[in-house]
Amino acid sequence: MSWLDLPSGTPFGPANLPLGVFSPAGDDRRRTGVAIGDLVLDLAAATGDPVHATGTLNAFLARGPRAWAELRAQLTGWVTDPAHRGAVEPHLHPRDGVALHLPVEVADYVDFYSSRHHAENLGRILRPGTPPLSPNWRHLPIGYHGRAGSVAVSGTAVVRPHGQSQTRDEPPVFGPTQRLDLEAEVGFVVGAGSAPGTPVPVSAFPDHVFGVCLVNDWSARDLQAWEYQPLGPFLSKSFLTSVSPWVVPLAALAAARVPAPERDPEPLPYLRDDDHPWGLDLALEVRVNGHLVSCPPFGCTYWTGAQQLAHLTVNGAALRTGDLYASGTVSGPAPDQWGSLVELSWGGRQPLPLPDGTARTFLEDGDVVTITATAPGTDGSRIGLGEVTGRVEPARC
Ligand SMILES: O=C(O)/C=C/C(=O)CC(=O)CC(=O)O
Ligand SMILES: [Ca+2]
Ligand SMILES: [Mg+2]
Repeated sequence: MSWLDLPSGTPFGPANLPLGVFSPAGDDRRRTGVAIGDLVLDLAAATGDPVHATGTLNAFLARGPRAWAELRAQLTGWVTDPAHRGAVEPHLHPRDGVALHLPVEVADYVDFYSSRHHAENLGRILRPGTPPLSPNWRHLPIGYHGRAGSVAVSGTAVVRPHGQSQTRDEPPVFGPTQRLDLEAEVGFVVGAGSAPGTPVPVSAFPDHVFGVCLVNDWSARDLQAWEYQPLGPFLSKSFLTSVSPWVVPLAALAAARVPAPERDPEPLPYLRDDDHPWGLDLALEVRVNGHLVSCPPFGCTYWTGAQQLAHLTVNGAALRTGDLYASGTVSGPAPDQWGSLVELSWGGRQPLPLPDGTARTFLEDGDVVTITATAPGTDGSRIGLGEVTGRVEPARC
């Protein structure tokens, strides 16, 4: 319950309280805000704490889990107890009037590959005649280090990238990608860093990860197919990675926790998570030009965010505030649960019909891709992760 006049069924009710960075209409100073209903509460003004006027969440997140919990308890009190109305109300802004910015200055960016259904689909599409999963897949969360500097906030234009591609033993050609794709993913935002040389165990996940966002890991499949062996994706994914502006705290997802699927074989000890199930029952939706094309269920992802973090640090690599790692494309078992067009069009061989009478293999200039997600909240409501959206613009140069 809240004294605020919240729209019924709002995904940003008092059980959510995601943090983001905004600037109010007519004022370009960035500050931390919390989304509540159709409003944003200015935390710099409401708390008087300069950490919320720094223009990114980093300095606040670096304070660690005790500070995160204290702020959350304070905010919960503010939005539920009418005694705080007079102090809080002057610092609320209509959400549709503010500009939303990249919430964190991204330190390092990692992309995992942890949906078994996605990995098997890609194996079948790209490597027919070989086993769909590589021999290491069920032993470790496969990933690669991506480009932190091209992570951008939702709404950033997706300029069709140029690059090399090659078909059927012909010499490679240079030009705009003909196979621009989306990848629906969940991102984990690291708040508290770790010491070099000290692996972070699965159990310490909530001590380091503040919360989650939505990620679209835009991918140029033709560039990728030519460049990816033997070192993995490079320019085919580094031109842009879009993230949603609101970071939903792990604390808001307590009711969404589910055990991950059965692992076979049992993982090595540092990846065991029996006592720390961090599967998350997030219901994703992917729209192209407003048409729902897929509903990927995050809960069936094979490796959890906690296992990904343990693997990412098991060699002693230190975490830094602002590190972002993405789950990998989220796909469920059914075709209407696949999180990329390369799957939905089965490698471009089966165009995906849209309700407007057109069909897609890959993205066309002008297409708008929007990924949203909801989850069960701790008060019985459904909470939202907001959206990550982007419009494809024609290639430049
Ligand atoms: O299997 C491949 O060759 C390629 C896989 C991907 O492109 C997926 C990727 O970026 C990781 C992921 O999002 O799951
Ligand atoms: Ca990806
Ligand atoms: Mg880097």
